[in-house]
Amino acid sequence: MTAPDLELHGVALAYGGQPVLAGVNLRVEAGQVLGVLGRSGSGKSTLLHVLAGLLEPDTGEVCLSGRATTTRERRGQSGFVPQRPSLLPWRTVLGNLTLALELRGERGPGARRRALDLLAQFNLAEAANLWPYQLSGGMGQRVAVLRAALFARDLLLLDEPFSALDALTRLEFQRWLAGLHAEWRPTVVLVTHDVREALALCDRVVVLGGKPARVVLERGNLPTLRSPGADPRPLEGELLTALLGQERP
Ligand SMILES: Nc1ncnc2c1ncn2[C@@H]1O[C@H](COP(=O)(O)OP(=O)(O)OP(=O)(O)O)[C@@H](O)[C@H]1O
Repeated sequence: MTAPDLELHGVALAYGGQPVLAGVNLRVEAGQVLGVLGRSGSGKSTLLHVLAGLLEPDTGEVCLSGRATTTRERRGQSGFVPQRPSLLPWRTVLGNLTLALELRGERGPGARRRALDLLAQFNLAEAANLWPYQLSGGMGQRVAVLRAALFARDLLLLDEPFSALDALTRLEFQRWLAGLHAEWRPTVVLVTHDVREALALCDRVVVLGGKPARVVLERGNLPTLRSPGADPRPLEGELLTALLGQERP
């Protein structure tokens, strides 16, 4: 598979009769990074679970490269990093990476080689034989992203990957992620509640708002870490206003 473009049409979902998503429409082009912003509890993780094929929407369509997909199909088509990524504590970093390949039916020296090459490519070669408890927060996140990418690297779904990191580690991890994106050009959906983080990494941003949530603001062609230039401050203000649900003066 190559990086797909992604479109959602009228995706709605309720938990036990309680509507959370109300007709969400959005799109992201192949190889671009979409930021999904929203306040806590607005339904960002729910939306990502729908994209990952872990939750079945009540109505609506999720299209990959122009084709409507079933929830089951989507399960194998994305690398998903949940909010609290759980590296298996009884496997080393290398073992955690090869797990993603085992799920794809790849085992043995070939799989091991691929995982080791990936670690080397993204500056984690020295971590191969460490146990998860020996990793810093930033390293753990990198390994979790690489594991997801080994499973399906053309569509990455990242749920608040920076939330547990301190400011400096966050910045390093952002740069690392931008480097990974420049290398493969996957389509990425990045959930965050941090406007600056979204502006640093995303080509396009949507803000979820309302109860149940829908897209209340959408902005494309953003200046990112990869294409610096324009002053992001006016946009930052606009996104914050949408997030807070206030009228613009
Ligand atoms: N499995 C579930 N059963 C019932 N309600 C749920 C379930 N998961 C989430 N919710 C509710 O759905 C709403 C949206 O939750 P969700 O986790 O998608 O929001 P979020 O925007 O990702 O929040 P946060 O930024 O705090 O992670 C919340 O009100 C939450 O309590």
